[in-house]
Amino acid sequence: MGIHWTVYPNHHEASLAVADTISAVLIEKPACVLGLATGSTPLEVYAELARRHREEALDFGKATTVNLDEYIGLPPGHPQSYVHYMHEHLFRHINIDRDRTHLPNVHAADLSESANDFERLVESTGGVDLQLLGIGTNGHIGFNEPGAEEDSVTRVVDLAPGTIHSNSRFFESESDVPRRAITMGIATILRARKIVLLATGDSKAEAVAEAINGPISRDNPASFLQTHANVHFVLDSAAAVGLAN
Ligand SMILES: O=P(O)(O)OC[C@H]1O[C@](O)(CO)[C@@H](O)[C@@H]1O
Repeated sequence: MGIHWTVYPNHHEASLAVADTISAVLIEKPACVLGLATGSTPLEVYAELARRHREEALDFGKATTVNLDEYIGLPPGHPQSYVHYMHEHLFRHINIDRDRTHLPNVHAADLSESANDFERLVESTGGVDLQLLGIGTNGHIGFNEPGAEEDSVTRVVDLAPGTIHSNSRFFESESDVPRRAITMGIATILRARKIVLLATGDSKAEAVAEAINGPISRDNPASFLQTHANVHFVLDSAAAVGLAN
């Protein structure tokens, strides 16, 4: 199997390539299920999808979305919550039915039960047609930090110290960054029919090279993607420096 990858000159070109892939799925299967990611990496992808909706009538009217993860502990409506992020950067700009946009519910009394519910919900959609991923500098996908098991499903997890530090750029101080999240598991992600991982910038180069060429290991959760038959890494030249030409 192995991971297929393409290098683009910069973040912009890489983002357009991912928007092309998502658009193609939507056009071929309007009632598709899209698995979505947050973080800084996909922002330009979402901006481009919004533009295509506005200017080229790209239609999300029958699509369903499921998101990878959500922080635990932020009050509802917090600007750094992923539900807010998705609304702000994508959903409010497109014609998606909000009842068909799903993120883990982190405000339930029983968070483990809520995680199980989300796993069942992802199943009940009929399966994710295209899962978009970013990657952490430690190889995390979703919030599956190093140590995550290949058969893990949606669950409550602790964030790695490095992730808390790296995501502190979105908060006033590091102490404001949530310590826990609900995330789809590795097995949940691997059930998607097709997976596209977007990684740009030199801070991702080591994690990308290990994910593609390293051993399949819990030390780099993205390396589990090597076991999937249809994975494409979309990279800029900085994120690809650790790969042989
Ligand atoms: O895109 P960033 O901000 O570098 O974050 C990397 C990854 O870490 C996360 O923030 C954690 O899930 C993802 O949303 C993202 O893909």
